[in-house]
Amino acid sequence: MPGNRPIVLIGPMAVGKSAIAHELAKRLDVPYVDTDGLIVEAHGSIPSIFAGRGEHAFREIEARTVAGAVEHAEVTPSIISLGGGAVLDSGTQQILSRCTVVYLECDAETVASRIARNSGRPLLAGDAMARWSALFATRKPVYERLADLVMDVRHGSITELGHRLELALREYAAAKQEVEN
Ligand SMILES: Nc1ncnc2c1ncn2[C@@H]1O[C@H](COP(=O)(O)OP(=O)(O)O)[C@@H](O)[C@H]1O
Ligand SMILES: O=C(O)C1=C[C@@H](OP(=O)(O)O)[C@@H](O)[C@H](O)C1
Ligand SMILES: [Mg+2]
Repeated sequence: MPGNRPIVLIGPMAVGKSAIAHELAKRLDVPYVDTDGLIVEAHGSIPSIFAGRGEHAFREIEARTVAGAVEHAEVTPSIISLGGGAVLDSGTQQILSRCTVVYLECDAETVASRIARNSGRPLLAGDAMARWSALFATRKPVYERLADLVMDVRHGSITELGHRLELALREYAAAKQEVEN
């Protein structure tokens, strides 16, 4: 693992957090943890949680799940991908200060085809592109504030981006180590 902190990927919906985290974990041969995946395992599908219990209940479950995943990753180094809105919780923001946080930077054009065939993301119901852009506008400053590293994911395959992220994390960890010595 580059560095000694859990590595957490953040960013808006459909930028590739889950896919790139999975690819990076394979490359580093460490466990991959997707907090949405944990939520679905324990509570059922995300649309069913939103429909049955509401977004507020989802956010509470999400905050607890992220806290558990980070605590686990502090013992067993892992790569964690969050859902796009997880960073809005203030407790989660505090927990992320113990992690190496990577913000995957993207634009509406790149995610357009991915969200056009959207299913499973309740917050994109209706005009998915307009919803995505509105959420991104309000969340962008939070992503930027929490990020230790920013990676542009507008170009490249998931494999290429996993490789690029590994190199960026190694460089970041080496620079940090130098400052600490
Ligand atoms: N760089 C990429 N190139 C091609 N497809 C991608 C890329 N990044 C993500 N995808 C695809 O876009 C969809 C959304 O990716 P996902 O990892 O679920 O995003 P997120 O977790 O950020 O919402 C998936 O089908 C994924 O395979
Ligand atoms: O941005 C959001 O508020 C959400 C993002 C989704 O995860 P992805 O970012 O992995 O799509 C999922 O957690 C849920 O639908 C809510
Ligand atoms: Mg995801």
